[in-house]
Amino acid sequence: MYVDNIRLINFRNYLNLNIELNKKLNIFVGNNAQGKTNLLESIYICANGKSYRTSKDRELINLQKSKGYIGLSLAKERFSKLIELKFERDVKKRIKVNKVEYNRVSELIGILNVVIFSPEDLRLVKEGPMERRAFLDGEISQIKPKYKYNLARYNKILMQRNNFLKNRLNSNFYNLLDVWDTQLSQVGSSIIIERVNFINKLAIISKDIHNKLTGGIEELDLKYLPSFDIDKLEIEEIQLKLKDMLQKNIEKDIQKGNTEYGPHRDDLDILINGISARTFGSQGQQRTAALSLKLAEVELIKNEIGEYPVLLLDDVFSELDLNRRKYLISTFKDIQTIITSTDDIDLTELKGIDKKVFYIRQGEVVLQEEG
Ligand SMILES: Nc1ncnc2c1ncn2[C@@H]1O[C@H](COP(=O)(O)OP(=O)(O)OP(=O)(O)O)[C@@H](O)[C@H]1O
Repeated sequence: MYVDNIRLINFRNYLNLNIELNKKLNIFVGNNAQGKTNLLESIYICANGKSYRTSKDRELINLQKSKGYIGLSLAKERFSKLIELKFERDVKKRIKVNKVEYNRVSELIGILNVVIFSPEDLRLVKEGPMERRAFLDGEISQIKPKYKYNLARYNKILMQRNNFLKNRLNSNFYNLLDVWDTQLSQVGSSIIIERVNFINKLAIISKDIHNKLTGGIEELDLKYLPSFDIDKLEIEEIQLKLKDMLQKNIEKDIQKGNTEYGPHRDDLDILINGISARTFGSQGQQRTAALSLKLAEVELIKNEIGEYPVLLLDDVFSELDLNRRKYLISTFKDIQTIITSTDDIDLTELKGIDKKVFYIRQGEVVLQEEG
């Protein structure tokens, strides 16, 4: 799939933009604060219905205006789609696909697939488990919309259980808690299974990519770290075990007013040559590991849906050494890639690659080079 055209009206610092993208490589060069990330953000929003930078839609509307618009035409193997989002201050955003109104954001998921890699993705390796759970949840949801639904259900049940633990007002307390525990373990086990399957597939692909990115010097391994030991990978077994763990820990959970076991406490161990990248990895190693995971995600989406997603690289190209850049460049011939950079990228490295180079200045975009 590839993004054919983007139209932005009063979106962030773009008052009126209409650009045709190249099917393969697109490079946006500009100084700081000119609108490079805003442009990638608009594409991300068309894929996910919301931004990764803010949860407040009103921030997306140009500060001087009351309404904003994103229109993106997408070409897929068998059809094309026009995705449109309209934002208005204090009004729920409107989403249309091929002029048909969608009432829920979830209906949009899966039409346009994107993988974004930005300097903040270092956090995926560097920070705590929450970042990695967010990565797993975001990526699995793109491939399996049912997962997103289950996750929302799980979080709701978890919140209700925790409130129930804190209040303890009911005389039928333990019986009612048992109902929450049954529901939590049912939905929780399906989340665990999906995560295990996803990590297993991701581990194989990312190991291969990381090996190539580092010229065979580093070996990347991923290990799923659930909040309790899983012996068998049968959903029924996991469900029983989770319920058992919840019940064994009940007094502690009551004391703390929260739930100790379940997929909300999972983590993913990222190992380089057998040791934790989070604790021992250099900044460059952590960045490369995060990039390997993201590129593996690109392959995984291709395997699952049969088409490559669009790859968005925000200000990371110039941070990579020549070897890593060379590998990345080799992927551009198959995947539509949109790169932003503050420096002019050495175009001799990109010789023979179908591309467009644009310059951005204060929300104005000028095509500089094509071919
Ligand atoms: N709602 C908005 N209305 C108007 N301008 C906005 C809005 N939101 C952000 N901006 C402006 O957009 C600019 C930032 O754009 P963006 O984040 O895309 O920068 P960038 O080109 O990626 O820069 P850098 O290289 O520093 O990351 C800032 O000048 C900011 O004030």
